[in-house]
Amino acid sequence: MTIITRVEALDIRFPTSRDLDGSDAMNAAPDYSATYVILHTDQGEDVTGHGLTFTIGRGNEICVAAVNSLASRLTGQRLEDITQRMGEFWRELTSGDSQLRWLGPEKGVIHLASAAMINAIWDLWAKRESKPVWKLLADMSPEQLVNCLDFRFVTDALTPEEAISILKRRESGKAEREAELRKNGYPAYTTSAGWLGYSEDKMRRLCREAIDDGWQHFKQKVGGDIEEDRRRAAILREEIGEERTLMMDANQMWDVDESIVNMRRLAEYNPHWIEEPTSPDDILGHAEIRRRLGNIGVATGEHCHNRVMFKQLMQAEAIDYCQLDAARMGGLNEVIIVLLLAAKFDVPVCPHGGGVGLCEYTQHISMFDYIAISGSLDGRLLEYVDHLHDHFVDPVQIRSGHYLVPDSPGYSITMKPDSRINYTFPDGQAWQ
Ligand SMILES: C[C@H](O)[C@@H](O)[C@@H](O)[C@H](O)C(=O)O
Ligand SMILES: [Mg+2]
Repeated sequence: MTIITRVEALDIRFPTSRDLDGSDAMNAAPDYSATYVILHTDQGEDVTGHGLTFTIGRGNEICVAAVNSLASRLTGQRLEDITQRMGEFWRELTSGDSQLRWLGPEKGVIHLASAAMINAIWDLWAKRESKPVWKLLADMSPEQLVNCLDFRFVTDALTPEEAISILKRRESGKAEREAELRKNGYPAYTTSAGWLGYSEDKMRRLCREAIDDGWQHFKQKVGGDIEEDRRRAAILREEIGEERTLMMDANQMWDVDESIVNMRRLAEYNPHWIEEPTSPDDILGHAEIRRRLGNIGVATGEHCHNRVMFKQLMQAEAIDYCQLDAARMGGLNEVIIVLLLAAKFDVPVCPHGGGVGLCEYTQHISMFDYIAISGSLDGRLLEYVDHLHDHFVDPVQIRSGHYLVPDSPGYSITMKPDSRINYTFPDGQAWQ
């Protein structure tokens, strides 16, 4: 038995804006930050659950406050009571207090806060079972998994029964797929060379280093001045050649018509997809862009706030790639629903990585997806960004552009105690 005795929320920020790491056309100078949750238990400091949600600096304190407002819903609960009825628990945390739900519902700061807390529960559960999260999930029966999910608002597209049959379909071959991942890793792309604030020299150097390390797929930021976007695309193409993949990410800068005009001008650089061309809420706009762009893929999801939005994006045939975010959706439970929806609508999931700890999370999601849900690597690429991994106890391991299978128990999101102290805002050493 494990009782959650206290929910601690930390405001952790990294001054990434100093070097313009993570910069894009919408977010010129982000400070990668985490609202970091620790679930303390009656089993002492060796048994704690960790989770975080990602923000880009100012306002992280609002997310911390939201965690504190929700904390009483976890304090005093037995882990086993939660995990036995995980789907119901999820609904209670996200909707059980209607005064707090009013702040969303299931979106914005309150949902980000729920995500950090729910992911911390999964981390604690997996640690108690001595398994990495992907394995905890992959070992569950279809019925156990479906019991973890809340299908409210999606049953017109996916019922629990359908979810069970999707999972049953993949029961055979799980061990082979796990063995394959252990041998080859999970394929990935890198965003690290293409940040908007990087100079031409820095982009070229980072491309060359990445190619030496075996990377085949690269992402570029666009959405600034279109001539400048073209110039940078030409530089990247020159460095990576025609045979490697180039994705483009506009971070919501354009209107619908503008997206089409601009992408036609960038088409000569053969982009694999255009990510977040326009507002993340514009489902029909994405569908229109996709229809008119033809052979350039449309990707979105890092700002898609819940399963209902993804359901509609898929129903409207608005996206070619689903870029769900592990810390923006209401934690792993909601992520799994989206994986199932994506399997049903045959949309490859390429999760949003980077930030603080997002790569650590998403490796579990994509590996579980491959083993137990989609059974396919076609069109799937995990995002990789090479910042801040050294702050984690169990950081991602990359080999030749592939994620290696994580084996430590939990969700790989536990941050080193020194990092937590030094980067706490505003008192940590990093902020003095
Ligand atoms: C502000 C952030 O770095 C974003 O630019 C980043 O998440 C980006 O959209 C990505 O796809 O990695
Ligand atoms: Mg993006």
